[in-house]
Order: sequence, then C-alpha cells, then structure tokens
Amino acid sequence: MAFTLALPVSSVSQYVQMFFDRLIAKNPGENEFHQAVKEVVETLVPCLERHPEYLSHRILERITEPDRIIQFRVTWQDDKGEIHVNKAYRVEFNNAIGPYKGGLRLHPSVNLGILKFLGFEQVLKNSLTTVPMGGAKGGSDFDPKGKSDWEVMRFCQAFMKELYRHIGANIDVPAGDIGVGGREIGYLFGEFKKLTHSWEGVLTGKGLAWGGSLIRPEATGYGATYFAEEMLNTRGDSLKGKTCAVSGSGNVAQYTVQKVNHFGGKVITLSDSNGTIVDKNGIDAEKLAYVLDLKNNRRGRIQEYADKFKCEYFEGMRPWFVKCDVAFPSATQNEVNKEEAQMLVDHGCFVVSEGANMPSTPDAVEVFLRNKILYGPGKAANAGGVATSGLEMAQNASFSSWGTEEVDMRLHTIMKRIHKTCVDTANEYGDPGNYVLGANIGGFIKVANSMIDQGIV
Ligand SMILES: NC(=O)C1=CN([C@@H]2O[C@H](COP(=O)(O)OP(=O)(O)OC[C@H]3O[C@@H](n4cnc5c(N)ncnc54)[C@H](O)[C@@H]3O)[C@@H](O)[C@H]2O)C=CC1
Ligand SMILES: O=C(O)CCC(=O)C(=O)O
Repeated sequence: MAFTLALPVSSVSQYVQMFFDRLIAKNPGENEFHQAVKEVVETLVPCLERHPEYLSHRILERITEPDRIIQFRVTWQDDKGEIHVNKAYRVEFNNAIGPYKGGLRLHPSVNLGILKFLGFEQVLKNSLTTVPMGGAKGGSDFDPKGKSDWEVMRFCQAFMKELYRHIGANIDVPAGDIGVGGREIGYLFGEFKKLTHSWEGVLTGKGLAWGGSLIRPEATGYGATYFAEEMLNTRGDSLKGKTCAVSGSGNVAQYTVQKVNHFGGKVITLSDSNGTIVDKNGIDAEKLAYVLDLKNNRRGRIQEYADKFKCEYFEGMRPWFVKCDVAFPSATQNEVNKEEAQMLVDHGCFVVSEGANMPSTPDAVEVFLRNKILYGPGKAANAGGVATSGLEMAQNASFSSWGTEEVDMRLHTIMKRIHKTCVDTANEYGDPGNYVLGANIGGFIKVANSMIDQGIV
C-alpha cells in the first residue's frame, strides 16, 4: 500500500511528534501512559523511516488505543460488615498475536493511566517472548495492606463477579502483579469456576496442584537475572562476585536474590514502600527464607529484617545510594530518578536489569544510555514472568505438566532469545548496545506486521 499521509509532514520525526501531541490531547492526565508511549515512539523513528507502511496503516494510532477498556465497580464487605466500593478495570490492549495476557494489580495508586501504560508495555513485551500472547492489564485501587485473608477473599470474589464475563483461556488470561500473588489467584480462580461451571486455564500463577506451572513464581526474578548475565557475557563478564542492589521485597525481588546467589553474586539491599535494608554481608539462602516468610505469610515490613539480622535500615529511602556493580529495580514504576541513576553510575554500577515495569524515569534512562552502561529495560528484562505464564497456558491446553528443569530450561532459552533480539535489532538499526531501541523495535515489528496482515480492524 502506498505511503499516503493525510498530514503535511516532511519527516517521520515530525509525524511522530504530531502523533504524540494528539495522544496527549486525547488522553489527558494519563502521565505514565504518555511516558511509556513517548519512550517507544521516539525509538521507533528509524524503523518507521524504513517501513512507511506502518504509518500509512496508522499502526501508531491503532497500537496505542486499547481494543477495549472494561471499567467496573467492586462492592465488598469487611470483617465488621462495613461496605466498601472500589474502582476496577481490565484494559484489553491488543490481541493481534494471541489472547490478551497480563497481570492484575491491587494497589491504592491504580488508575486508568497506570493500567494503560502497563497494558501498552505488555503488548511489546509479550511479542518479545516469542510466545503467542497479546497484551492486557487490569486491577483495582483496593489496598490489600492490613486486610485479613477473609477480606481479600471477599474482594477477589466480588472482582471476579464482573470480570468473568470478559475473560477465557483463549480470550484474555490475567495473572498476578503488585498485590496479587498465589493467594489472590486462588480466590479469583475459585470464583471463576463457580460462576462459569468450567475448569479452564483462565488465570496463570495458579497453585501447582490445580494447574499452575513449576517456576512461574520464580520466573520474573530468574528471568531478570538471566538477562543481566547475558548482558554481562557480551563484555566477557558474569554475575560471579558482583555486588547487587535489589529494590522491593515482593515476588520479583525475592527470586532475583535467589538467582543472583545461584550465579555467585551478592545482594546487599531490599526495600519496601517504607524504607531500605542494607546488609553488607549479603542476603544468603537462610535470610531469603526469612524474607519469604515475612512478606508472603506474615505480611510484615522489611524493617523487621534489619532488627533480626542486625543490619542497617534507612527509613523512607530507596536503595540507589549504595555502591554496587549491578542494580535490579524490582518494586514499581519511576522508582529510579535522574539523581539516583547518576549516583548509581558514579558509584560504579555498570549493569541495570529492570525487574519492575518502567522503574526508571526518562531522564534516568538517559543517564544510563549516555554512560553506555548495560541497561536492560523492563519490557525485555522482566519478560520471563509472562513468558512462563505462556508456558503455563501451553501445559493447561495440552493437559500436561512439565518438570522444573524443563520449564527453567525453556525460560532460560527464551531470555537468551529476547536478549539476542535486542542486540541484533540495535545493531541492525545502527545503535549497538542500545537495548531500549532493540526491545522497542524488536517487539513492535511483529505486532505491526500482524495487524497489517489482519486488515483494518
Ligand atoms: N509478578 C510478576 O510476574 C511481574 C511483575 N512485574 C513488575 O515487577 C514489579 C514488582 O511486582 P511484584 O514483585 O510482582 O509485586 P509484589 O506485590 O510481590 O511486590 C511489590 C514490591 O514493591 C514494593 N512497592 C510497591 N509499591 C511501592 C512504592 N510505591 N514504593 C516503594 N516500593 C513499592 C512493595 O513493598 C513490594 O516489596 C512491578 O513493577 C510489576 O509490575 C513485571 C513482570 C512480571
Ligand atoms: O504473567 C502474566 O501474565 C503477567 C505478567 C505481568 O503482569 C507483567 O509482565 O508485567
């Protein structure tokens, strides 16, 4: 099809700028969504210059507008019988290459702009995995902190009472994200079965006894660590003997620590929304077991680690002031700002592998790129979680379950493949070592081509 642009523009860069201005005007106030789209479209310019058909097919406009957004009310009762109302969403972003797939977040900060940024990132991330999955994200402003198991169960059941109509094993397959782990997936799955009178792989991150996959809980942290190791290998180096800073202390952080230890590195930090612990001796297997119990069962604060193991605790601080070789931001979006990025680099950090989604602000990313450190953006580095969800879907669809070694081997292979895609794409577009460009173009092309193949829908 001919390159027929309706707008009078002389260059692709100018087109992209006009596109972005319109996106902001059409989606006011959705700051995280603007940020995620801006980063992607800016790096797409050389690809769009080479492929004008993406512009004439209006792929930018279509890929940034969710297929549909479901917004609903969740009404539930606390243990005292008091009634609460939360806002909830499922953003079904794009299913060009497979069923909608992506996590559910339960956190008071959840709003549409955050879920749209996460859904948009998920489209490109899932494409990078090579597993056929579209992108989606959902969640609610419900705060699980301080709630009893019964309250969490009642919330999850009320949430699923609406969501069940919109999802299915071949339609849309949610999973965990911040505030949603094995406990919540269990309550959601139980309610889905009850409402639909069917057993299907409609959620991933399920318990092992009822359709879950080995290694899914570990997969995001393991994957981010495999990605860091791959990046280091390009410089003839490895994680062995490296000092690492990890933020967060939830699912992704926990299994990052485990895998870094496995590779012979030493993790010296963990954090939560209250503060950071710094344990210069390293968080070994025994201390990690304590963290898992603290965070997954007792649901306590990370400060208790410092009390127990007599290390330093920094109230209200993030970990990025420490001296380290490798950083794994694994808590939440925009948790590394420009000053913190500069501090990391100044203190000798030369690898950043993002376990969280968009944890670095745009000017922090600029610091990493300018200093030519090994910087693995979230949509590549943390793709192991959703990739292993894809493996869980494959096992469910074939009524089979694979062993630990098989799933881990597949995860490792997928992470190596994603790394190679980033490296090869960055080389092809003349910017070697730029994993941001490599991941964005690498993920985009497959979705864009699929959308063109499938016509104007
Ligand atoms: N669970 C998964 O499979 C995947 C998760 N991610 C991303 O990884 C990040 C962490 O997710 P999970 O470990 O699953 O969640 P989680 O709920 O298990 O843990 C989240 C951690 O981040 C901390 N945190 C949350 N909000 C914070 C804030 N505003 N300031 C400081 N700390 C904060 C919490 O205290 C907790 O330690 C998120 O960005 C998520 O989107 C990305 C890919 C897959
Ligand atoms: O496993 C999934 O489907 C969700 C993973 C996820 O939410 C993410 O990659 O950010």
